[in-house]
Amino acid sequence: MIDVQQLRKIYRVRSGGVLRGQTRVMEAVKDVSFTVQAGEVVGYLGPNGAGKSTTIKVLTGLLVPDGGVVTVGGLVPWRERRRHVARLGAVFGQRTTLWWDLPVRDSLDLLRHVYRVPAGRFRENLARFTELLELEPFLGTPARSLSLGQRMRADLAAALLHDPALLFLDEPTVGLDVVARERIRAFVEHVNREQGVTVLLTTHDLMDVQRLARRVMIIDHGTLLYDGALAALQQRYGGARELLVDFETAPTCPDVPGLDLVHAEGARVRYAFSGPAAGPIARVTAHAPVRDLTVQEPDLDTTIRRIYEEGLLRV
Ligand SMILES: Nc1ncnc2c1ncn2[C@@H]1O[C@H](COP(=O)(O)OP(=O)(O)OP(=O)(O)O)[C@@H](O)[C@H]1O
Repeated sequence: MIDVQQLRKIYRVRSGGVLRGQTRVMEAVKDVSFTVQAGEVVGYLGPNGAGKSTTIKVLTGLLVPDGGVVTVGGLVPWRERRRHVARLGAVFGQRTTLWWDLPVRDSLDLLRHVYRVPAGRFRENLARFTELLELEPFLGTPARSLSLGQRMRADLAAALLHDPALLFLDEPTVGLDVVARERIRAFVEHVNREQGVTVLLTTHDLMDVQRLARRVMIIDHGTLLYDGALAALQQRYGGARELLVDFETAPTCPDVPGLDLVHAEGARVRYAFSGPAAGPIARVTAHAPVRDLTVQEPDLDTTIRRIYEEGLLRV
């Protein structure tokens, strides 16, 4: 579906101040290669300024790269832009594709004409999205009066009305409350599973990634640092799993053979371990009477932050 080989994009930036008039070359994407198969959901992660948007702009045909070979569904995005955009949908959390002053229903109808969606197909899709995204209460409301969550739902419908095979999502849940976020995630999961829509998801919200993507790509300073399974990333770069134990009474000796003691305070003790939890749990419960026990997984935020800060993948 997506094939990117040695993508390179530079920006020429005019300097101000003393260096006024001179141009500086900013290499936003250096030598990025990846492929995405049809039906995949891939999380594209990286800190601010890493090169994510630049990559997406090349993939959508908005920018022409300075090097490399890029095809999406067999088309070169910036050369065959018209055919290309007819096959893709894009949602940018920070801005809307809806007409600001038009009721949502009219915006969607205009997009039907732009994308030449047959009337029957449009009706079917609109009915389906209205139900899945609960659009009904605000179909008559202009985009400018929508809440952020409503606007995102309307934008998702707008992006998918023409049955694109590929969906670019850029920060689709930014600024939304937990319920709204969950609704968006469930919808994306649905269109991927039921319609096989391929999704490239750019986000700083790792819950989006955990929920939707099995594969992640991490970019920093224009270079791809990681491309692989999310689970493997966790296993390789995440911290240890932990066992949080509340003993009936504070143990005289909290050390348990085979477990790393992380912290002990009164009856509550935290141990680190790796591998399956069954063995460590058996050892802890044999050590002293236990009132409560939870296994805590290393969280993805910490793993990714360590990768950004320490550049773990570069070594
Ligand atoms: N139009 C432009 N002109 C000059 N430099 C740019 C331009 N657009 C982006 N850049 C620079 O290119 C680099 C990559 O930017 P890009 O927007 O691709 O990052 P990003 O990973 O999407 O970041 P964010 O998470 O903040 O959106 C940054 O250093 C940015 O300042």
